Amino acid sequence: MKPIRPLIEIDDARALIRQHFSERPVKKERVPLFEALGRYLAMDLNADQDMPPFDKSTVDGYAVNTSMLHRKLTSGENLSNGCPSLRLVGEVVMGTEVAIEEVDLEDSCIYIPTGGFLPKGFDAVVKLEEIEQKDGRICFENLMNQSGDKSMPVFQLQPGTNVIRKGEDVQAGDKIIKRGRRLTRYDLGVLGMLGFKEVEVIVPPSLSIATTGDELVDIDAPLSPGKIRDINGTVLAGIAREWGLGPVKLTRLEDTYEAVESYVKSEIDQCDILITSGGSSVGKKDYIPAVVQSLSDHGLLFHGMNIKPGKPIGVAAMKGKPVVLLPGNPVSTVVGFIVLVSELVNQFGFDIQHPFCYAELMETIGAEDGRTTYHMVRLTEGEEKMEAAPLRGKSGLITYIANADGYVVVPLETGEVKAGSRVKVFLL
Ligand SMILES: Nc1nc2c(c(=O)[nH]1)N[C@H]1C(S)=C(S)[C@@H](COP(=O)(O)OP(=O)(O)OC[C@H]3O[C@@H](n4cnc5c(N)ncnc54)[C@H](O)[C@@H]3O)O[C@H]1N2
Ligand code: MOO
Repeated sequence: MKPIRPLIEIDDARALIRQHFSERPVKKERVPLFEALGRYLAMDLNADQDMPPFDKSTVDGYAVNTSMLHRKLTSGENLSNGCPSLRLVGEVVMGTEVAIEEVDLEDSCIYIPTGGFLPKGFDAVVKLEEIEQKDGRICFENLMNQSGDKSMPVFQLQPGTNVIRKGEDVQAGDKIIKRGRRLTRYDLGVLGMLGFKEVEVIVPPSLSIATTGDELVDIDAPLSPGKIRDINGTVLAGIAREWGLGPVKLTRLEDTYEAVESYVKSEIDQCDILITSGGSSVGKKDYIPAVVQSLSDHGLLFHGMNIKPGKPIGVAAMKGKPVVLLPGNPVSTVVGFIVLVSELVNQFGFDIQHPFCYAELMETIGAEDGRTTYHMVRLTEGEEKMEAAPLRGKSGLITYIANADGYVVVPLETGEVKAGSRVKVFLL
């Protein structure tokens, strides 16, 4: 049996995926905004108007014109009632625009509640608790220097104080959310603000995942010698679900050429992406590569990646659809799914994000077997920074990844990452 060769580098594998599956035709659907959480937006969305659509107060208080008030506070004029004051000319009613006509801005202020429409000519709001009312006038003495030195006003009021400006949230024409973005609850707020009661989202690709191996039994089956429980389908379906993909159909296949062939032949018509887990290496009963090689459009685009774990990963196109061969070792299958299936799904217009943080590596780790290595780490909060402790484990041990918070990629070029380095930890 020949070894798996040549082993392709991760960037080349991703490039081949982009080349062969670029711009997959995607189905779109309109969903009510409240059902759009976690869905991927099907088009770029632009704001068609300024939001908020008017200047509004952020406090309960008195709307003023700052330059006029400033003049009062500094000039010492108009102290008939003993303090710098403005005439109260009216009240802003919530949800309406108050038309203030022919107001003498030099000597006017107006009561305004939080959220109220700031009338024309006024540019700031003084909080209720900072004023006093005397003889129908509003006194602003509290804005003065408490030492009593009238020549040195405290007066920190500026145009825009306690005001949200028209267009401060979004401006007409702004690109607010990009196509492919997974909508967060806060995005729903932005979309709601702009009047989108429904949004167009991408229909996620359906995944058929087959696990293979005569040693595999159902999760609820008793274990006889040599048997293990089939967990990979459940784990991969979990990642798919977290990413908002699916539906996912799980099947377990016998380790025979015929079983694999008949499954792949018929299943490719039932799904958008076909994924196998196990039987992808060079063993006597590893039939998947041979079956896919013979049934696919142009043979395997590659089989064998220079990454650890995940060496026997392969990708092919069948009837134009992607077929991904993942290894059987549980951690290898997960790493393959994360690094390659995300790239594939992005060709369907999704923008799958891989969240990360930075941390200090607590022990030196190497690129094992001369392959780019995905090393599982545990994160803890150090005194000044996050600390990443490398875990010991093997790709055949599910607890190696279950006990990890993330992984660090050890690149081939350097061959190792030294203890004390600042590393990027991709969160699991
Ligand atoms: N002579 C060589 N042997 C192997 C090589 C190699 O290059 N030369 N590569 C090794 C690497 S690296 C990996 S990874 C594995 C992957 O092999 P397969 O994809 O053929 O996977 P299997 O042999 O079917 O399974 C491997 C391992 O994982 C267990 N497994 C499989 N499926 C599941 C499942 N659904 N749930 C739980 N556990 C599963 C299976 O029982 C095996 O223990 O090949 C190396 N060999
Ligand atoms: O690549 Mo295998 O996935 O080393 O365990």
